[in-house]
Amino acid sequence: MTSPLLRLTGINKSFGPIDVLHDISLEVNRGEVLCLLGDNGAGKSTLIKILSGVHKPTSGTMDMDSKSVAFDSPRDASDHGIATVHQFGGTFPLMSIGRSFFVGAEPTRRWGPLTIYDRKRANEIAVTEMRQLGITRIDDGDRLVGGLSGGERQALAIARAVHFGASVLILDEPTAALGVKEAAHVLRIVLQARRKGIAVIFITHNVVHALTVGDHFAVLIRGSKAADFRKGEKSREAITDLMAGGEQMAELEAEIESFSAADNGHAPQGASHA
Ligand SMILES: Nc1ncnc2c1ncn2[C@@H]1O[C@H](COP(=O)(O)OP(=O)(O)OP(=O)(O)O)[C@@H](O)[C@H]1O
Repeated sequence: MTSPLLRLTGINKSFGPIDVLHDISLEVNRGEVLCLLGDNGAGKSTLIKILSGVHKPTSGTMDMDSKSVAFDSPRDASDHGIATVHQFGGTFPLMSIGRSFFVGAEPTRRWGPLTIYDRKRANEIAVTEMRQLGITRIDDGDRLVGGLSGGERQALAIARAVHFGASVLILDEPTAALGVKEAAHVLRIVLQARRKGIAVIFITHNVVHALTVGDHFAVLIRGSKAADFRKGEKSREAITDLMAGGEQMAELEAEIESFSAADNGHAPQGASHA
């Protein structure tokens, strides 16, 4: 059995007196999607900030390919092949697709004595990489990122990470702001990244989206890992309950129903529903 690409062991994180993460151990494998689930405030963002070099853990270790790593900065994590894509793609609305794809690493060409940005090449590569992820509607790399749909922006950011050789792709709520069709498209792109052998860490509140693409699931509750299981080992209902912090969804639903019933009982007499 091959060793995991990324392994976290006993990660703790405190901000001054506030303990946010407690003893988190996780393994992330190549060509797999690990879904990181948890309610608001569970510690998901803190954990991905540790993985992406924004925060240092207070204690615990990380290794990649069985070699110990410690990231001093996001740049350092990125140099180790860890790419993070945020909810809105993290791209620049007023930049062209080609520019945004290469920002900081633009291809150049000679023009007389000068070295200038090679716009044509940047556009071609960006459009081709997006096409490889199934975005076929975009054929003009000069288009502004601001004119792309939410799903297309995610695709652009993921295509960029793939192009620059990410081995771990962290997607922070990539489908949260999208409609059903666009979310489906982004989920397909996640599966394509997985097929390329990339280890994907998919952060979401949406159990259906997680179950659609996940191979492996970890649930955080109040900073601790409450569950760690593989596809098929738990039902959707059990996962939803876990994500609600262990509270039974049925209990919550019953509470909401009785609240609505009480509310209806107070509806004004003779109110018309025409
Ligand atoms: N810099 C910080 N200083 C103090 N507390 C922090 C800091 N960053 C996060 N926290 C606390 O850590 C806890 C976990 O926050 P985090 O943002 O990681 O949760 P999350 O699971 O990503 O939530 P959400 O889904 O709402 O984004 C919260 O109680 C938050 O207030």
